Amino acid sequence: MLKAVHFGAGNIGRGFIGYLLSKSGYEITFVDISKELVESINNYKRYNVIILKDNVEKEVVKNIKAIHIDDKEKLSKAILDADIITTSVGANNLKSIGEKLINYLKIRKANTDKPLNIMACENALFATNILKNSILEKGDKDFVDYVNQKIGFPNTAVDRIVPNVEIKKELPIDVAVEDFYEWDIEKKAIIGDLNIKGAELVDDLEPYIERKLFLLNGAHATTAYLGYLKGYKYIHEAIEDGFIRNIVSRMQEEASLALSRKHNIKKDDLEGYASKVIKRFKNPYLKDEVVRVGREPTRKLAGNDRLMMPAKFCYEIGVMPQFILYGIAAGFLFDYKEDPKAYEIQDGIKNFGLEKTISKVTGLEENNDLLQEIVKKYKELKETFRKR
Ligand SMILES: NC(=O)C1=CN([C@@H]2O[C@H](COP(=O)(O)OP(=O)(O)OC[C@H]3O[C@@H](n4cnc5c(N)ncnc54)[C@H](O)[C@@H]3O)[C@@H](O)[C@H]2O)C=CC1
Ligand SMILES: O=P(O)(O)OC[C@H]1O[C@](O)(CO)[C@@H](O)[C@@H]1O
Repeated sequence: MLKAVHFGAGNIGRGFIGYLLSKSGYEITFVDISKELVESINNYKRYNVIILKDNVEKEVVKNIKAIHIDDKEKLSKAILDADIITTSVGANNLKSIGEKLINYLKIRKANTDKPLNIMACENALFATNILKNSILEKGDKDFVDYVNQKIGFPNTAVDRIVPNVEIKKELPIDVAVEDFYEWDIEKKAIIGDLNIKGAELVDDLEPYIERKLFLLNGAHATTAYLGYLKGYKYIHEAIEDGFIRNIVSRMQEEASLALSRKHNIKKDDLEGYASKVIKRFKNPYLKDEVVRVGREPTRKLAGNDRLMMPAKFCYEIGVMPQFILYGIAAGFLFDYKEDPKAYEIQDGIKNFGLEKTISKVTGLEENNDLLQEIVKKYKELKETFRKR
């Protein structure tokens, strides 16, 4: 049986990566920092994936176990035996995972020359490269040669909405997901075969990952930030609001223009993709909270992420991306107190001023046209919706 080690047994780890690997015949060992989650997985040895739609479906994921990240002995054995290693721990945690992997890969080097593929399944551009670089950074020449020859590092784009919806569950580790999924994997970087049924191997990942990050995640963040501002709890409610819906659709049009110019993708294809995304946001069964989708705004509003990247591409081709900038401006008004990164932004605005904070988070110079436009829109949104 093929063996997978997956770091991060959370929503997407169980609801998508574990789900598809299990369907492809893999035995999965989850690795997590949560002792409770690890105990639960080892206790039940299976979980249900509940597919949220009109006629709810349930699929069982079996042949699973879990290891705590600090259990060196078990982790070493699991990594020695693995055919594939995947992660969904949050892009900010990849560097530390990479550093941890070094010693385990050295043990593997000494014991087997079986090929291995390692893939980071996070919402970030070329996340696997981050992981790969943190593994290679501290290695000597011998280790670097081994990694380059025996380990594949395909980048990926993973798309399935796995919310924190509260539904009736048979097991506490059951996970609820939308019906749709797409997993695009960089073909040229694979060593040997991946054997993942349902994943798509693509020659050039960049158009896929940018399409997903801008048209889905960017639109999602825009819906979340404007939804929060207007007092909605869920994404499916916010997207039905005419004002929000208009901004989201038009930001998708702006991002599509940039994508079609950059990658030569047909406008019709992008329009089809964008409208399917809106339909997915409308799924009332997901009960996806705006505060989950908007989480960690410092990451989402950064220069290399879902909103700033398409905004900069538009600007470079001579288009002022008015609607993408509304989403970004709304992000700076996201003052959800339970999100430390939202708090960090609000604290920055209070202590250093709006311009300086936008500049710090987005990487734009204070006199940049885009930054000035974000400031205008921030004030306009604040004046309109924070008067109450
Ligand atoms: N939920 C979703 O629909 C999707 C999420 N993603 C991406 O997947 C990643 C995870 O997201 P979710 O599953 O929603 O979050 P989550 O919070 O449900 O799961 C993350 C899991 O990783 C574990 N973790 C954190 N740091 C770790 C470490 N250093 N070592 C081992 N385990 C660690 C946490 O304990 C948790 O169980 C993020 O990068 C997200 O952007 C991508 C596509 C869809
Ligand atoms: O997982 P992140 O990057 O915090 O952002 C939430 C986003 O990820 C997803 O959970 C899945 O792509 C989307 O629902 C949402 O756009």
